[in-house]
Amino acid sequence: MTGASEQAQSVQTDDAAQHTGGFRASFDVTTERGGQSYGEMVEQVRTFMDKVRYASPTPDLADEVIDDLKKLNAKLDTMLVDEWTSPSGTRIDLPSRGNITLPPYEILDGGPEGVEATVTFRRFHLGGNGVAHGGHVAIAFDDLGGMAAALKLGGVARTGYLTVHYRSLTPLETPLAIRTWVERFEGRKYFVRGTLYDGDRLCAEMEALFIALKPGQA
Ligand SMILES: CCCCC/C=C\C/C=C\C/C=C\C/C=C\CCCC(=O)SCCNC(=O)CCNC(=O)[C@H](O)C(C)(C)COP(=O)(O)OP(=O)(O)OC[C@H]1O[C@@H](n2cnc3c(N)ncnc32)[C@H](O)[C@@H]1OP(=O)(O)O
Repeated sequence: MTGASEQAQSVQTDDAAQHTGGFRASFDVTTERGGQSYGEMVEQVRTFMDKVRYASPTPDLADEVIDDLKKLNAKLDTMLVDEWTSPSGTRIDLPSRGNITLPPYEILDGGPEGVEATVTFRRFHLGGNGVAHGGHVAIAFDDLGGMAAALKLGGVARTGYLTVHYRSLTPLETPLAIRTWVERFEGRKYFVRGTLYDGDRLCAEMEALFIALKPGQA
């Protein structure tokens, strides 16, 4: 494992281009950043969050966990890099490109015709009564809808609006089929649709507007 400064140096960046055109002027795809254990580190944190969601610790155990977490936070404090050079969101070899804030999905196919993926909502994505929180469903649609728009336009887009129609309950810990595609576009406006299925059962549908950013636009 290399230190933060070595890692930052190993990533090719262009300061002039980095901050033009929204999230990133050119979307970085990497498989190296953060090293070979980065995905497993993220997965362990997800597992921890699953357990936190359902744990009812004694005060003593909570204090013990707090101490352990403080140590872990201090470790990561020695390795912080900026948004543009962190592995999160760029690691195309990992679920959700290594972005821990997203429900973990795996891309099966992606291109101008759309994106097909498998998403698995975790125990910590619980809304109530054992099924997923609707907001987490919307996050999955937002990211994969944004990806469909990006792959169609060959650039970066921001969400103008996003509507989710919740058709039936969305289970946790079950690989679900999620699909997003650009239905039509008018100038910078990309109208994106999406579906989420548990087997043959439709859980949710999405309709969204993604707006292509102009050069230099944040
Ligand atoms: C297969 C392996 C693939 C590997 C990976 C490879 C590539 C991946 C590439 C990409 C990355 C992947 C995933 C994507 C990641 C993330 C997606 C999430 C995106 C977000 O989560 S992003 C956060 C939420 N988002 C905002 O934070 C937006 C706040 N907002 C603004 O920043 C401005 O609002 C802006 C810039 C959007 C527009 O501003 P502006 O000034 O440039 O343009 P303007 O206002 O003129 O709008 C132009 C035309 O859109 C119409 N319009 C605008 N808004 C509308 C609305 N709400 N409803 C209906 N129409 C609307 C106007 O009416 C006009 O229409 P017309 O031209 O017809 O008059």
